[in-house]
Amino acid sequence: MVASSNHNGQGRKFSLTPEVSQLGATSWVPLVEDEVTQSFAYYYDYDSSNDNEGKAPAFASQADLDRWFRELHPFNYETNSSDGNAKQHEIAWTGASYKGEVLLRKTSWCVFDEACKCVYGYSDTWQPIAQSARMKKVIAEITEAINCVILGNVNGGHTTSPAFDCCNLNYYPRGGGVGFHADDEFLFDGLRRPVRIVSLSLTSPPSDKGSARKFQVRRKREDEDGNTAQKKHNHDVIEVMLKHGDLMTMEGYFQKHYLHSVWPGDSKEYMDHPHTQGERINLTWRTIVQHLDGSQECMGKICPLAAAVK
Ligand SMILES: O=C(O)CCC(=O)C(=O)O
Ligand SMILES: [Fe+2]
Repeated sequence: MVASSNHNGQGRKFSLTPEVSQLGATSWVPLVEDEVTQSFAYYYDYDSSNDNEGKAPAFASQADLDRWFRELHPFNYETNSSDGNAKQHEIAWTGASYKGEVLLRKTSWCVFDEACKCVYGYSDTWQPIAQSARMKKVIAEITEAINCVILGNVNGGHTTSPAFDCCNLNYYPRGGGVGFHADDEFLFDGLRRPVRIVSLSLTSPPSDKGSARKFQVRRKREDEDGNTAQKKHNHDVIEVMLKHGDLMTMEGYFQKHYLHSVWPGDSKEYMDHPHTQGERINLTWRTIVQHLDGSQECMGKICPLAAAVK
């Protein structure tokens, strides 16, 4: 089921859409527009945005997308820090685990401020900061393209939202997904303030041969929501296929009230399913609003920028 509203989004408090409207009037599709909880998610279909003549070109050419996928692919970065032997300056992709079990997907965590030493921790994974100069160069190029469309107008326009200063990457091999979760970690403070997260999907060609992945969202249940959710609310899963070049946003209090996943989650049982045959790389840009401060919540980890609260 795809839930959307006819509401055109004007006047929403937390939204990228008006700011990127030069991408094409029909480009951003609402996935969640929940005014009650101020939770929003939008989807940008690269193919349909690119097809229409007369529209401004998308943020990247097909050739750029293909090259980014190739250049970010873990195949190029033999060293994996999860083996314990990675040289510090080579850290690129790292293994991810949940409850002690190694998952199919790999992750990479990139911060844009050299002075920031925040590692990214969730479930039982603490991701080190990517150090590979080659990888950081590709991410910087993609970030610039994204910033141009997302934040480019902002600086010349009205929005005072802080720029993205970090990027989390996931590599999904055949069979891989990520289970339902919220990006509600300390760094982003999304349980207490509005957060804006933007993601880009890159897939192995061709997109229709199982490399596109089904992105799913649903309301948190009462017990997952710190008791703020209504007793009777919709637990239906809302989903969209994310293909090569597609963008997603999660905005406002989305991380407080909703969960998201990439099917088939953390299960390893769908290796042969037609929807998981290809590979996908996803980049999500975020803003660190509080750096690791040595507290218990941060497992004692501390970043020199901890005092600099945005
Ligand atoms: O791969 C995706 O689309 C989602 C990734 C994600 O949820 C995350 O990086 O936290
Ligand atoms: Fe996430």
